[in-house]
Amino acid sequence: MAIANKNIIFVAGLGGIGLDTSREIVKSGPKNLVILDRIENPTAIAELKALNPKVTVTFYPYDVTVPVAETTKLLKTIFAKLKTVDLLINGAGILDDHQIERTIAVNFTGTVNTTTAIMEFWDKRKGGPGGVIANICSVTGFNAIYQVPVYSASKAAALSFTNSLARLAPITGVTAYSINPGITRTPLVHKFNSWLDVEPRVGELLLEHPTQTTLECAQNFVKAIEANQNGAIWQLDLGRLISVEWTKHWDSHI
Ligand SMILES: NC(=O)c1ccc[n+]([C@@H]2O[C@H](COP(=O)([O-])OP(=O)(O)OC[C@H]3O[C@@H](n4cnc5c(N)ncnc54)[C@H](O)[C@@H]3O)[C@@H](O)[C@H]2O)c1
Ligand SMILES: CCCCCCO
Repeated sequence: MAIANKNIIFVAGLGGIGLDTSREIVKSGPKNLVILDRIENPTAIAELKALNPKVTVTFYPYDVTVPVAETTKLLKTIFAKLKTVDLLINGAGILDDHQIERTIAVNFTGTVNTTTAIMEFWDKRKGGPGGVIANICSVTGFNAIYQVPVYSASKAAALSFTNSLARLAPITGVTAYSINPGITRTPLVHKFNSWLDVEPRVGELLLEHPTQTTLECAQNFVKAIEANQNGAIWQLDLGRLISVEWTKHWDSHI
C-alpha cells in the first residue's frame, strides 16, 4: 500500500515506537493520519503537522480498554470526517507482569475490540469497502521472554488473532498482518516487573544484548505497510525486516 494520499488511523501513535513510526508515515504523505492514544502530547502532534503540512494530523484521546460501543462511537466520528479509512494500526501495549488483567486487556482484548469495532465500517458483508489492519505484536509472540509470561502470552494471542484475521479476509474483505519488533529502546523497556518477581533484573539482563532504535523499527514498519502483504508475520529486529514463515503443525481443514 502506498502511504501517499491514504487515510490512516494509528492507535498508540505517540509511544516510543509509535511516534517515530508516525514521523516516518507523515514523511510519506498520507492524506490523513488520525492518532488515537491514551497519552496526550500536543507538542508531538504539532511537530508531526510541521513535518509535512500537506498531511492532516488529528488526535483523539482513546483507551483501548473501553467497551466496543465506545470505540464504535469514536470511529463513527472519524469516518464521518474522513469518509474512508485505508489502514488501522493497533499499537497499544503495556509491559508489567504485576498487572495481569490489565496486560491482557490492553495488549490482547484492546486489539480485538478495536478491530471488532472497525469491522462495522469495513466488512464487505455489510456493504463495506474492506480495509487493512496492522497489529503490533512482538517477537515474544513467537518465543516468550519467559520471565514475563503474561506479556509474552498476550502478544502470542494478538499474533494468533492477526493470523486468523488474514485467513478471514476472503469473507470480510479486511486484510491483516502483524508487526513484531525485537527489543527496541523505548520507555517501555527500561524497568518492568517480571511475573511473581521471578527475575527482578529482567529488563537489565535483556538490555545487555543487542537492540534496535525506534527509528530503525519505524523505517522497517513503513516498508511493511508498503508491502501490504495479507497474513505476513513481519519481524522487525536489529534494524532488519524479516518475513517469518510460520510452521504449520496442524490444520483444521476448513
Ligand atoms: N519496545 C520494544 O522492545 C517492543 C518490542 C516488541 C513489541 N513492542 C510493542 O510495541 C508497542 C509500542 O511499545 P513501545 O515500546 O513503543 O512502548 P511505549 O510505552 O513507548 O508505547 C506504548 C504505547 O501504547 C499506548 N497505550 C498503553 N496503554 C494504552 C491504552 N490502554 N489505550 C491506548 N493506548 C495505550 C501508550 O500510550 C503508548 O502510546 C507495544 O504494543 C509493545 O508491546 C515493543
Ligand atoms: C526489554 C524488554 C522488551 C520487551 C518488549 C518485547 O515485546
